[in-house]
Amino acid sequence: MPRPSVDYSLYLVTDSGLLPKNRSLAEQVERAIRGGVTVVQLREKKLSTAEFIKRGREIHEITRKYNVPLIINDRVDVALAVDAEGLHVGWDDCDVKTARELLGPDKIIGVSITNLDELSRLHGADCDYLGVGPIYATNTKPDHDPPLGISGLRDLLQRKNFEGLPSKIPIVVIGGVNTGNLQWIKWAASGEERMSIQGPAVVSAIISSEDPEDLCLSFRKLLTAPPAFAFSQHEFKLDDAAEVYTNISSILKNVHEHKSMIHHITNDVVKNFSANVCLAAGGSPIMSENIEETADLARINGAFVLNMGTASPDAHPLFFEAIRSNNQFGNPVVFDPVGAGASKLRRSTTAVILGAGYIDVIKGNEGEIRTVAGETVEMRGVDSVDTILDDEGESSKTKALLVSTVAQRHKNIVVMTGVTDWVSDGKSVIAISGGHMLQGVVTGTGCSLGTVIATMIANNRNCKFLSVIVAIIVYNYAAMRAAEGVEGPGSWAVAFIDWLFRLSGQSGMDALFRKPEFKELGMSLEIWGRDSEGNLGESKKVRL
Ligand SMILES: Nc1ncnc2c1ncn2[C@@H]1O[C@H](COP(=O)(O)OP(=O)(O)OP(=O)(O)O)[C@@H](O)[C@H]1O
Ligand SMILES: Cc1ncsc1CCO
Repeated sequence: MPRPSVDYSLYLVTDSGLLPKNRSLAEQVERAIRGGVTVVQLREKKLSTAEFIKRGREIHEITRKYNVPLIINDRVDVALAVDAEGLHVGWDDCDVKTARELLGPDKIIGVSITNLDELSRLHGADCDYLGVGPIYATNTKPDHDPPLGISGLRDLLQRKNFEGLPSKIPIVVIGGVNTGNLQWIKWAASGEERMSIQGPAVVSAIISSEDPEDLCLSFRKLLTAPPAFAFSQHEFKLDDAAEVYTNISSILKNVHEHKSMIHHITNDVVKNFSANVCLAAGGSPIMSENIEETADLARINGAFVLNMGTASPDAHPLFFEAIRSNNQFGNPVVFDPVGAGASKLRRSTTAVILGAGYIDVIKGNEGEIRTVAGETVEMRGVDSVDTILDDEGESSKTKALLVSTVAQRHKNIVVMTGVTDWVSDGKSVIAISGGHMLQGVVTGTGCSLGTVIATMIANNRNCKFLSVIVAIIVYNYAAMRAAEGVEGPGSWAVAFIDWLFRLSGQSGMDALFRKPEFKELGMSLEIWGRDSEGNLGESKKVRL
């Protein structure tokens, strides 16, 4: 019998410990298959060999009825005894070569891949599919490897070592995949032609479901539905000042009309300032750290700000739940890795958050963004340590490459603040001048830029990149006007909120931008494109 051709689009991995009360594994598997599961992997870590074989035969009877392949986890002997269609191995299990010799040429063999090193070691192996993960953190395997997140998944998919494997080898993604993040994962991994993600491998969501049939139908719909809002759907031009003004007006108009709720989980220092900034910018803030209400808030939320400025490790479950539910409802997530390079705890919290779900915007100062990029940066607390000195010549190119590389790895938008603010969607990089040195001596001006970005993006979901650019221009403009005639940082902070309020009224901004005072501030945008080889082209300057 030739090796069967397999539809890997909805792959169920069992875990009998997670079944709902009074439900047998056999019943749960059958219901899931009726909902659209296309492959079943039987994973039993606690059963004796005899019990495993007995259960394997029982489940095989069901899968056969529906013509769905049964894959046995880890145990070649059980796969042979049950005459299952295949075997799935990890790196502590039987190696692929031995498994192939024992099982023969007709059986399916799948392998777990958790990092780049394992992928290299697989060169030339006779296997049929790869289970890549964990994508996100999960409780199913408490001892699991660190989550890959979107950046780790993209690193793997871009790796040329796939050349040592059958071309277009199917991939299933595993670990924390649910109906809330599946489309994000598929979208984030798209564009890597060397292989194809065929679908999710799901454990807890399906196995613990009261209604697995209905849940699997939802998974199936998501697999074929168009992707959730990505940031690149909306084409826009910033070729001259007039185009920039038009874009600012259209973004602000939506903000003004909707007054979206912006859920903040933010630090104790800036809560009040950020809430006032949010109101002044046209949003409706709610500062809440109650895990019990994150899902309810996500239902009505416009965008979500996650700022780890004073976070303790106890807050990790809250972060997971908040990211998960905001991903589920498609609310943009803005992450501020405050002080990311200052301590071991902050470095690990950054990794935890980036491995918890899809993040639309990462916003930080230079020290924070370089930490996210994987550099070891000794930060002085929450303040940036700027070593890429100025914003001219080679150092401006270095900054442009830094933000665009981080954005490419996470397939999102990255903002790096400083005297000049840098923003990239991985393809273009824009350096935005403006702002005032007083911002450097008022705490929370970076944090509340995250708030304004979230406010602008909340109701402009099909043009996220443009919304972020507009947020920074408006923010910097308000900061400069607020500095006119003030005594120092204290009165600047008050004047700043006044100016933000004045500008965010759509007609106010529109009128103000066309006035000579605006031109006199000398704000500008410098724009680079990045080609497919990753090179930056010549930049173009637009004076506002
Ligand atoms: N010297 C400066 N000139 C112009 N703008 C500045 C200057 N310093 C900071 N800014 C502006 O201040 C805002 C915050 O940037 P900064 O890099 O200080 O953030 P941060 O370190 O994260 O702040 P915080 O942690 O206090 O919230 C940005 O909009 C940035 O453009
Ligand atoms: C000062 C400070 N410390 C933790 S968070 C924060 C606010 C600015 O990031």
